[in-house]
Amino acid sequence: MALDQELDPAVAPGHPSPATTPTATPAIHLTGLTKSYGAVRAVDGIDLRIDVGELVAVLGPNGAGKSTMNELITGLVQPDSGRVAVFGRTPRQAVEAGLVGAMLQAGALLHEATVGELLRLMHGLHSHPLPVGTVIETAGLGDFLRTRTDKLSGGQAQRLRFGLAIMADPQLLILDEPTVGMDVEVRHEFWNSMRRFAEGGRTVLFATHYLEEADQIADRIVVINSGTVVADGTGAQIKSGVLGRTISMAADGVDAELLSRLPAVSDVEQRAGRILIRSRDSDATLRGLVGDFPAAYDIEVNAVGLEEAFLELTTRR
Ligand SMILES: Nc1ncnc2c1ncn2[C@@H]1O[C@H](COP(=O)(O)OP(=O)(O)OP(=O)(O)O)[C@@H](O)[C@H]1O
Repeated sequence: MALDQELDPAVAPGHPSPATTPTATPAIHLTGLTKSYGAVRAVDGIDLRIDVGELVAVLGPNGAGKSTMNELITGLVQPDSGRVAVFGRTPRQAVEAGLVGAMLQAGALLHEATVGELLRLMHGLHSHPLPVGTVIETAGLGDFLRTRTDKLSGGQAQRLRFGLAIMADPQLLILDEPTVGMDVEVRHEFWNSMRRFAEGGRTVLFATHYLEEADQIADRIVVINSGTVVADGTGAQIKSGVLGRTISMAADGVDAELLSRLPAVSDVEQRAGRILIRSRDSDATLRGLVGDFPAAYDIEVNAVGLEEAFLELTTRR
């Protein structure tokens, strides 16, 4: 790892507020990043730039390299090659400046302490922490402050980890599968809390297996497979970029065989009285369809589901 990385001169030392953080310096900048464990290339050449204020989901199957990438960004693991810059600094500098809060997988919680005691203890360790009351309110910890940390449910423990991650009032929040163990309602509350915290220009990067969650919460989705970025864009861009769109119409009145000759068509299928055309460019296909097949009727254009797009992306290699 480039521990000799230069401090970006645009970033003043200390703890910049969202308003003063220079937007020209990305929150996270990964260049040619690699990390292997024996023969396993956990991170295999990642280039990624995340700007200040972005809310980004990292999506990928088990073993894709999400956690390793998070550990590289937080400086817990050193890369074999490549560079990590966090607000223009090394991960260690950024963490020491209180710019980074992380909620990593199964982070240990001090046993024998209650939630309230642990919060007060951690509060004392930071130089510019949020008030404990704000952390309790933001993370929704008020109902179990007197509970010992080893007696918490999975979802409660995750909320406590979230509270501890925001305690230092970080500008960048890294969340590794934060909603594991939460039921639907708690998950919903969690994302609302996270959104409130992210307001005002903070940057959030979260890893998840939940496609719907990535699509609903994030502005941008980065799909990782076998240690590399295989797609990067909004949910809609990823869906249309992978499989295009589906155009369907009533099956009578058109010759399905001829439809495959239309521009950008990748597949034609007949199902339940309708013809389905899979297209890489639905506008081009639609123009050809309307021009060459005036008898076509009841035409619908649909985007593919994120699930389908994700499977296509992560089973290619
Ligand atoms: N400390 C380690 N020692 C050995 N191998 C590791 C270590 N950490 C990760 N790996 C391996 O690196 C690869 C990527 O793992 P990583 O945990 O980063 O993936 P992930 O996308 O976070 O997976 P999951 O969704 O299951 O948490 C896997 O093959 C994993 O077994």
